[in-house]
Amino acid sequence: MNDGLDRFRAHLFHDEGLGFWLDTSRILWPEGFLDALEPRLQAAYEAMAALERGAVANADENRMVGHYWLRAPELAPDPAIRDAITSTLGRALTFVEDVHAARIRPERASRFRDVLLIGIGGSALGPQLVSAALGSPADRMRVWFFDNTDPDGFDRTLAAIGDALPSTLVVVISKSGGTKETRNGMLEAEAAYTRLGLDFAKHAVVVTGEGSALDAHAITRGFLDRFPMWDWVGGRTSELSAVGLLPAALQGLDVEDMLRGARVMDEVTRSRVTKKNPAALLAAAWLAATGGAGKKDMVLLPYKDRLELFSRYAQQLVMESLGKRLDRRGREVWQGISVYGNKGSTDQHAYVQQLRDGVDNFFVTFIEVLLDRAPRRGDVMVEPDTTSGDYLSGFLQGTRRALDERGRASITITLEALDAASLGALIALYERAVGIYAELVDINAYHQPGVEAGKKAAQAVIELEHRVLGALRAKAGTALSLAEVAEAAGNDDPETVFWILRHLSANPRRAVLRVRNQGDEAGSPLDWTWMMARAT
Ligand SMILES: O=P(O)(O)OC[C@H]1O[C@H](O)[C@H](O)[C@@H](O)[C@@H]1O
Repeated sequence: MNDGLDRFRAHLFHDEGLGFWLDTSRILWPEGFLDALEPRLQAAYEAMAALERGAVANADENRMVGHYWLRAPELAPDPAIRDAITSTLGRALTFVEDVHAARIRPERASRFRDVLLIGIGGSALGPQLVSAALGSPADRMRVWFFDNTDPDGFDRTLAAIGDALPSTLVVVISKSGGTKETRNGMLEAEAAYTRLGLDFAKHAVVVTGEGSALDAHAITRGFLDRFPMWDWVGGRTSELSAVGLLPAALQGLDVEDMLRGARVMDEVTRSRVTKKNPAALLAAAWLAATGGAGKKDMVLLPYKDRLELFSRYAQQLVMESLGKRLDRRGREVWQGISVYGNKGSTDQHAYVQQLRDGVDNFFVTFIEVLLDRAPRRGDVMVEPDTTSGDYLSGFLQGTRRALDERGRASITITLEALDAASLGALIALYERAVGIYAELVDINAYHQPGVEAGKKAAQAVIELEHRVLGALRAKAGTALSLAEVAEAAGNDDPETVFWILRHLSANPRRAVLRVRNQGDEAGSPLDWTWMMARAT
């Protein structure tokens, strides 16, 4: 008898068709945990089935949750939705064929060769993951991203695109069509085309909610095309809608295979037999590891460079879905699981020291890909009979063992190979695991009420900045104290006025100067005076 092997056997899930393995043997399952959880899991399966039948699973926003229909349109509850899914996919693929065949062409170049995707959050993270995970130098098009409102970031990406801008197709993605970072990215991109004397609209398409501000803009300006986002697909689960499929297909990736992989994973994870359902096993493992109350962080460690962005992708999926103040009964629960990680073995040389020796506030998810590299002639031997891939696998196993010796929990996901289908399956697995976990802890995984506060406060800062600029302009050439600026701006929040002035004065364009009075060196920056040198 080998206890370790029995434990491994008992907790090893394998699906031949998917080329997928899940090992939860290194979760420290409390005695009888899964049996005790079974009734709650059965309730979760029923809730997931109801959600897939079209129940309003996102009650706060009165919305259905339909990302599973994207890869199985026949399951959608009404024919209009079914048609919307299939016709949008068909239209997107035809658009891509036309771009690749240069039937849709830029204004001045012979064909589109590059793609600039502008989006943020769920409108960028999935496309970024897929692009990095599946891309190669042989791709049909190169893909670039604007995923922020950082001016230097815009400049850096535009500089990298360089002379290729006239042959670059811009894909602006925003479900709401009102996200400022994305709007700013679009306007910055437009300015770059205008500087070259090009008509931006002839180089741009949008993926957005029908009737959104972005949609209206695309219509008025005559963009090349528009693809819809629907209110029943959440941003963080939109990778298999036009949001992810359009850029992936433009890049030349096999989107049909990605959909197929997700579809098969969905079929497997619909099982109501817990030990045959890897999404349920994953959710249950998270529950056992975190106490169902976010007590431990999820450290994602794919031993594969191509999956380096998986942790960023899963970070939004898990934390925006599970990080909730209230449960569905309105009780204050402060739920969530923190997610971080990059890739192994790289991270072994960064923070694994703490994972083994330091504070025990995490569980690791190793992600392994069995096929080391695309088959090629001859493999480099780094030592007799040893490849780099043997080392990568050895390091994963070594770290898993070293953590286990210290009683530190881990899960291991193993993919036979990394390709469009297995990536689609991995995305589908995490989508459903998050859904099941949310059922187990009774929260709404599909809204994000917490992100609004920061956006509103930011808007208030921009409005105050306009008043600050007005006050400085009215007294151009005169040095004003912080209190004087704040008063003239009609604001009783001098701290925010200080932040605004400090930022304005660091950027020469508005000619706002910091004036340090003589003898002030030792004083506080809050005693500086401020002046607009000339009215700008
Ligand atoms: O696609 P968009 O509407 O532009 O939204 C982009 C992102 O912004 C928001 O802040 C949400 O919290 C995310 O869930 C969303 O993915």
